Amino acid sequence: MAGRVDLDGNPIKPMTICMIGAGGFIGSHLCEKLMSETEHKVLAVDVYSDKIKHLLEPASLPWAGRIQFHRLNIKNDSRLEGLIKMADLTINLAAICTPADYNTRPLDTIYSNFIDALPVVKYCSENGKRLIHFSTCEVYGKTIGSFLPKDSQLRQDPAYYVLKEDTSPCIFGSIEKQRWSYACAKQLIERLIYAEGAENGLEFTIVRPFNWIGPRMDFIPGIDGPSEGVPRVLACFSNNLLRREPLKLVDGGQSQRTFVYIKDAIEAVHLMIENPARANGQIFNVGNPNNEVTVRQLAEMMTEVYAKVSGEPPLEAATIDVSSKEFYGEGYDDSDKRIPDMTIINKQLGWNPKTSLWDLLDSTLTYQHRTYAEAIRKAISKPVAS
Ligand SMILES: NC(=O)c1ccc[n+]([C@@H]2O[C@H](COP(=O)([O-])OP(=O)(O)OC[C@H]3O[C@@H](n4cnc5c(N)ncnc54)[C@H](O)[C@@H]3O)[C@@H](O)[C@H]2O)c1
Ligand SMILES: O=c1ccn([C@@H]2O[C@H](COP(=O)(O)OP(=O)(O)O[C@H]3OC[C@@H](O)[C@H](O)[C@H]3O)[C@@H](O)[C@H]2O)c(=O)[nH]1
Repeated sequence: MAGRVDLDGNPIKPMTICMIGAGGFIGSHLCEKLMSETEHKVLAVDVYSDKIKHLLEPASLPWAGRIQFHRLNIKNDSRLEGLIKMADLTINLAAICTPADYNTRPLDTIYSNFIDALPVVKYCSENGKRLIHFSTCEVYGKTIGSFLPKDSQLRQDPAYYVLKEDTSPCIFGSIEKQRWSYACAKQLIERLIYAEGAENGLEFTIVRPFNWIGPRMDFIPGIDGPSEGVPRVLACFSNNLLRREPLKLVDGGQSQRTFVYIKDAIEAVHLMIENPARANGQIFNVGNPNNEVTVRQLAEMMTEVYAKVSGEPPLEAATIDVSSKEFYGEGYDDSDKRIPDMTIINKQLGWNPKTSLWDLLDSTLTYQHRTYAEAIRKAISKPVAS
């Protein structure tokens, strides 16, 4: 660990990082990385700590004293400014970020992704602190190509679908399609941060994650989250596989996504943290353009991988079609295709993702099976109260 240097050969000095949303999926992996591979200190802020409990206890852990948990809700806690002032860098991950909430809880979604992030930006700007803010690939919305006729040859041209930080437009649906409440709130906070940089000299980096997936993502309904809850697709499909139910394909599963392994993506964030001269003032796509599938193909691959890791044969009818209205309710809409352009992150940080979709599903579903199969078996065999 000692003697580590940045990409320009300068020694890396230990810093204090205020990480808001540290108890979530990305935060837990980032804390793990910072504890095991660096000497930085983390002030971990969240309302939950379950996903980082293994890093906080016992006191004999090699990094004890370098990570401190602060249970607070950033909506209404005056301790936030003090924590930002104590740190050299703030990383803001806190957000409502599950699509099932965007159209059913649009107010909470907008407040969480815009209003609640405002004081974080303000305190960083006023106190001259660096900020790494987590936005989303959803700010791109739909591709230009999706508006072309279905049989247009131009749909094959990357100019009509590859998403570039500095040139692609942000294309959302109408206001009644409340799905876009999240993307729109994220876009506005990006613009505010950018403006704080331009007008007040805020040192910022904006991250646009493209479907990062891996262990500890979201929850399994009825086991470590609400029975009626709808997590993101990895956890939805994992839940179906664990319960031996068909995987639900929303509107035929035709939408396309690129998935990146959380551990690859965390490497990119690590580079941003330790190379401020290269990361400040930048907006970075972080994804894996080589791992593109339709949601249907994802379901098929997950079914195959899960059969391998669990030793259980797949169901004969492994998938079932559902309408988006039935699954998500009124006001849902979808991004058609998400391929990140990698030019900027390549040039600034030399980062490239490594893990194939098959390999990342293999390790993730091995984790899901090991963590949840027994709990699901018990939950299913419990007699129903009469
Ligand atoms: N995982 C992805 O692929 C992905 C994709 C695009 C964008 N993002 C963005 O990355 C960030 C982190 O995502 P994640 O996947 O880790 O989500 P997550 O839901 O697992 O983590 C978010 C964490 O923030 C905490 N939080 C929310 N509101 C809070 C508040 N008011 N006070 C204190 N803590 C609060 C939650 O308790 C949770 O632990 C989010 O901003 C999300 O929009 C993630
Ligand atoms: O059971 C399911 C769940 C989801 N899906 C579909 O799978 C696709 C991916 O769904 P996800 O739940 O992962 O969410 P999305 O990729 O649409 O958005 C996510 O991407 C970027 C982040 O900002 C957020 O974490 C989230 O908005 C969507 O087309 C969705 O309709 C299913 O077909 N079946």
